[in-house]
Amino acid sequence: MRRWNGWGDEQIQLALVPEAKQFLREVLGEAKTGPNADFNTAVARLSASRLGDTKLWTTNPAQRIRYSLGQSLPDWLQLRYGQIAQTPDAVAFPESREEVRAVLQRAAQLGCVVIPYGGGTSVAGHVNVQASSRPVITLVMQRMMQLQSLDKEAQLATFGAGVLGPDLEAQLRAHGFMLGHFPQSFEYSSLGGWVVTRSSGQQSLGYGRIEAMFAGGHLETPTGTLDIRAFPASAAGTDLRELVLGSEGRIGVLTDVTVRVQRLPEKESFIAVCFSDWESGRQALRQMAQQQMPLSMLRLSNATETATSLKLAGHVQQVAWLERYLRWRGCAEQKCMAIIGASGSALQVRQALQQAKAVWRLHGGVGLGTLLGKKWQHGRFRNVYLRNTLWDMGYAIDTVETATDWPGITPMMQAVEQAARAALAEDGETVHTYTHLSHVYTQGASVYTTFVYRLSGDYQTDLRRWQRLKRAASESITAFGGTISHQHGVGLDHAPYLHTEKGEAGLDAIRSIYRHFDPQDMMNPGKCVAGKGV
Ligand SMILES: Cc1cc2nc3c(=O)[nH]c(=O)nc-3n(C[C@H](O)[C@H](O)[C@H](O)COP(=O)(O)OP(=O)(O)OC[C@H]3O[C@@H](n4cnc5c(N)ncnc54)[C@H](O)[C@@H]3O)c2cc1C
Repeated sequence: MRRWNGWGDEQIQLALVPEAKQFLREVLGEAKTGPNADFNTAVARLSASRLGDTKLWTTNPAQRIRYSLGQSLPDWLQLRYGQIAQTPDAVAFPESREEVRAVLQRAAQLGCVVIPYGGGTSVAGHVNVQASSRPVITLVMQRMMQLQSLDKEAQLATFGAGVLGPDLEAQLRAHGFMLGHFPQSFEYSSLGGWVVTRSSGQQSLGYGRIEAMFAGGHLETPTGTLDIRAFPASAAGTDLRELVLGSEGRIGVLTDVTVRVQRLPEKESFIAVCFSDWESGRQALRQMAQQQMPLSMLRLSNATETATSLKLAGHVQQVAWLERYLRWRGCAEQKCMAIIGASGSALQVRQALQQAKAVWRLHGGVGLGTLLGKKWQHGRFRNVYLRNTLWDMGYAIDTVETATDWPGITPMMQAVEQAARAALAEDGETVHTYTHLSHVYTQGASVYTTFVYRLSGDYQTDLRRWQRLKRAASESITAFGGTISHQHGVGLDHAPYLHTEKGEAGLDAIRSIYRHFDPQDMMNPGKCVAGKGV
């Protein structure tokens, strides 16, 4: 069963070894156990729905709570403190395009707001209900998850947009195919959610971002249906896929998605490489990206992230041995770990890794083989459960992410980390910050920074602290010329910063697209572009 106020399956617990707990205490100070509100109490406190039950939706209080929020830190604060500000009045679980259309039509007649909901893994407030005089219906896509067609020759697959990552890959694997989109939220995020938030998977270097995979689809909008046909390429005017990518539920409901799929690779390999410092690692990754090596992934942790990961990994003896070995090879306190992935035939993988090796050696990298790479692969979706473990220990964890050009990466990283630390300094609280590059391009890379800090035990204090920290980090991102989001999208939390990259004319153009499809401003209002579509 999915946990109602945290990450993932209730049965999965990620325990930390005593040495890891001690490390956190030393860095952040002793903390009190984080609050953990009771589900039944939250249900009992729920105010009455403004809608009645119909065959299109339910007003069941438990469902209204379960589908009220996403996974951002302020969402967690609401859920864990039991301070849920707003819930939908009703939740719909359509099973077909026709049912989606029926919900939209009835919602329009009743003057309701509709919030499409994929997997609810948004970390930017995309699915949150805002106070409104209009009743709110959350439309959950998870029953629309079938593989509808697979053209093996054209390598195109069409799915119900609500399919979640593991189910999507399992349905393709049964036919010898894969998509290759692996965001860290893979277990619970949906295909439709990936498309409309412009998501990026961990192996985007090899398989592409979701933009490259999204070939076409079917959208139900308040003003009618929009079918986007899949072509290998087209010069026929404006590409309608661009209206859907990043639309964040504002123009309608994506019901079916056609994606470009791949044959399952013969081999998939991940290896770890250690650099003596950040600059050597950054230059090596830049060179590999700019030489367009056939790799599936390049990821580089800074020195603090490397040290933190080794401390939290457990396996104290093996890590001590590894650190002695790395010190002997010239990688000491400032060492930075990279993970390099390659997929394809055994020959392609060998050749790609050989090309990468020539570059990492040039920058003094120490190859550590596949063992650590396999550990990373094994833990790539399980590490998210650390959020639950840290919360229980009394620590909050949050992230921001951006992308910028190669020369701007290091100043950006330093500015964001420094801004976050300074944001809570006035409260005398330490923010443990660390960063990695996870998606690399010819021009630049994504910069992904994590913050860990103590919870206060008081909802309002924690909310204010998060607001201060988020604002400081976001302002640093925009001041240093980064995009406000490389992969998490805009939602509510990033909307105030969007004008810095789109400009007023750009925002007006986006609003007019919303207005075209949604003249009553009923689709997820307030998200992505602040201000009314109408
Ligand atoms: C622990 C964690 C790790 C993450 N890692 C990554 C990562 O590696 N890469 C990455 O890109 N993101 C990541 N994310 C963010 C999140 O998973 C992505 O934004 C994801 O694409 C959201 O998909 P979802 O199905 O959960 O969408 P939801 O959260 O349900 O919705 C997001 C937005 O999409 C809209 N929407 C959803 N489905 C539809 C539909 N069918 N039609 C119209 N609108 C729809 C919603 O209205 C909302 O505006 C992570 C999140 C968490 C919590």
